[in-house]
Amino acid sequence: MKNNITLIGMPGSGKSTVGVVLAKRLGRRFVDSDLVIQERHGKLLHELITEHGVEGFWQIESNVNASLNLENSIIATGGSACYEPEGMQHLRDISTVVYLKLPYEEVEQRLGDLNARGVTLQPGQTLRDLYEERTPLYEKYADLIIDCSRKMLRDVVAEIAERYKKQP
Ligand SMILES: Nc1ncnc2c1ncn2[C@@H]1O[C@H](COP(=O)(O)OP(=O)(O)OP(=O)(O)O)[C@@H](O)[C@H]1O
Ligand SMILES: O=C(O)C1=C[C@@H](O)[C@@H](O)[C@H](O)C1
Ligand SMILES: [Mg+2]
Repeated sequence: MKNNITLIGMPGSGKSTVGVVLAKRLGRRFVDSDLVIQERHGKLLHELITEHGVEGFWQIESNVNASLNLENSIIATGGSACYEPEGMQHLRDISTVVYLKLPYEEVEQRLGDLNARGVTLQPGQTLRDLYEERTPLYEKYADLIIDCSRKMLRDVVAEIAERYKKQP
């Protein structure tokens, strides 16, 4: 079994919130690739998106994900990681990839201002469009899919830990 776990899913699905609690529970290190991007570039995510554009940001994100050299870690990715095959392939090589699946209505409820949050929307694209575009990508890359709908944080963490251990 690979000794890292990578969390993927929509913004607001809980990758960062769940990831840190999961890391504590399993005695692992917690790494948030959004924070690694910010540290490496010395800028905030929304500044990088403004400066490089949406696709330029995805490339930056891919480079960071492809460079992660980790053991015994829980990795929370950014919501747009699914667009970058190179970064995703590396994450699949080094970790079990877990998709935190949440219905559209719950994603919408959890997110506030999309621009302030730095969601990489293309011009004219709605959150619903984004959800529909990304869902098949998250499913394609996932080793495990966790239905997070209406579940408490601790129940999501427990389910990931249990299903991770049961893998062949
Ligand atoms: N059951 C739950 N599990 C996880 N998060 C929850 C839950 N209920 C509400 N939340 C809230 O949903 C939000 C999840 O945000 P979080 O930043 O963890 O998402 P993310 O997947 O890391 O997003 P991003 O892709 O933008 O980094 C938080 O505000 C958290 O408090
Ligand atoms: O869903 C997205 O498009 C993003 C989510 C964040 O985690 C960041 O990775 C970035 O702001 C883009
Ligand atoms: Mg996050």
